[in-house]
Amino acid sequence: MSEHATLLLSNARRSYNGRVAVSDASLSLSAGRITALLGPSGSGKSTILRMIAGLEPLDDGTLHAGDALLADQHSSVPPEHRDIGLVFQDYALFPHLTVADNVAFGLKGSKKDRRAQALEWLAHVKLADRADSWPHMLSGGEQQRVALVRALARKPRAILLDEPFSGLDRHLKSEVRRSLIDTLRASGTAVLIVTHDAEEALMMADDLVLMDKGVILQSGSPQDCYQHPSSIAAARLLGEAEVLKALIKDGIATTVFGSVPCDLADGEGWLMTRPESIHASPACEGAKVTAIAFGGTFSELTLEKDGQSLRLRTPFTALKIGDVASVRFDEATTSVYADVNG
Ligand SMILES: Nc1ncnc2c1ncn2[C@@H]1O[C@H](COP(=O)(O)OP(=O)(O)OP(=O)(O)O)[C@@H](O)[C@H]1O
Repeated sequence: MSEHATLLLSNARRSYNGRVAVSDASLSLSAGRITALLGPSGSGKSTILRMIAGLEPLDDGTLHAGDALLADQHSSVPPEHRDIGLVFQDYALFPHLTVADNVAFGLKGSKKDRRAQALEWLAHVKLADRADSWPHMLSGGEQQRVALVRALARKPRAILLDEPFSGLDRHLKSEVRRSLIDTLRASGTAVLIVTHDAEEALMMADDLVLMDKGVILQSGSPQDCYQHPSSIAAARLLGEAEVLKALIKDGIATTVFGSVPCDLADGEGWLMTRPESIHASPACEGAKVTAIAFGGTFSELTLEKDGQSLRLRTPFTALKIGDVASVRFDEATTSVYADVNG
């Protein structure tokens, strides 16, 4: 946990009608850093965001902004006094106000000052020329940018974004994402982005928080979480995982396809690797290539041996269906676990 956290959520719990939605969750947000909270639908992401925003009470745990207590099970600072900006999935611009008035809404100063500030913020996201348009005249991506600068213009201590790109098509998504991330970074505020899209989380985050079934599974840098997931469940949240039964002896985990070093005690275990971390080359004995699918930038090969199968992805392969191949795992991106559910 960062000592310099702008916001610190500690051991938070929230239940609905006796069902736990979030259990013992801790996370910190720091100024100038983007934290992505990644988890499947129903894992409790929005509940955490709502607790931080003040839209949901804490049944247990605490939320601090620096030394100030914002919420615990007995007290709660109202959302409007938390100095936290919120951007929801549906942008929620005021339909009866122009783009500039949406951004100027709630800012301090004379009418002229507020308009000048709004225009400056709109220029950051290349929308100054749309200042006098109505929200319905903008595309989804443009509305998203207005919603973001409307929240940023108040200079909040933190900004929370719930699935900010979910309403955008694929092409628009990467463009809007890039400009939004640039704007967020330039603002220097603490940012929490909730998403169920692993690629999005990996690409945007300075700090990644992985969540499933109401529990935070792992927090760390995107690289660390991807390369060294704390469990097979954490690994699966971040992308495709190949999981093989292994026998561990003297620091080596051996599967039917190959082995890697590990630091677990002798016994049964599970090897987890990524399809792109598996390499196959022609050999006299080994696994048989049973299928090859063309995926554009890669080919996906299915290998079988002793009744077990393995999928790998490679940009190029000389192997054909029916060939025999030896298999090697990238050790840096392969992990071994004692428990498949751990
Ligand atoms: N107001 C509520 N009343 C009852 N149950 C709720 C309420 N809000 C959330 N839940 C339940 O709490 C759990 C976590 O929900 P939450 O919305 O936090 O998940 P999520 O990860 O944000 O999901 P999604 O990605 O689908 O938005 C779910 O089982 C959900 O049904």
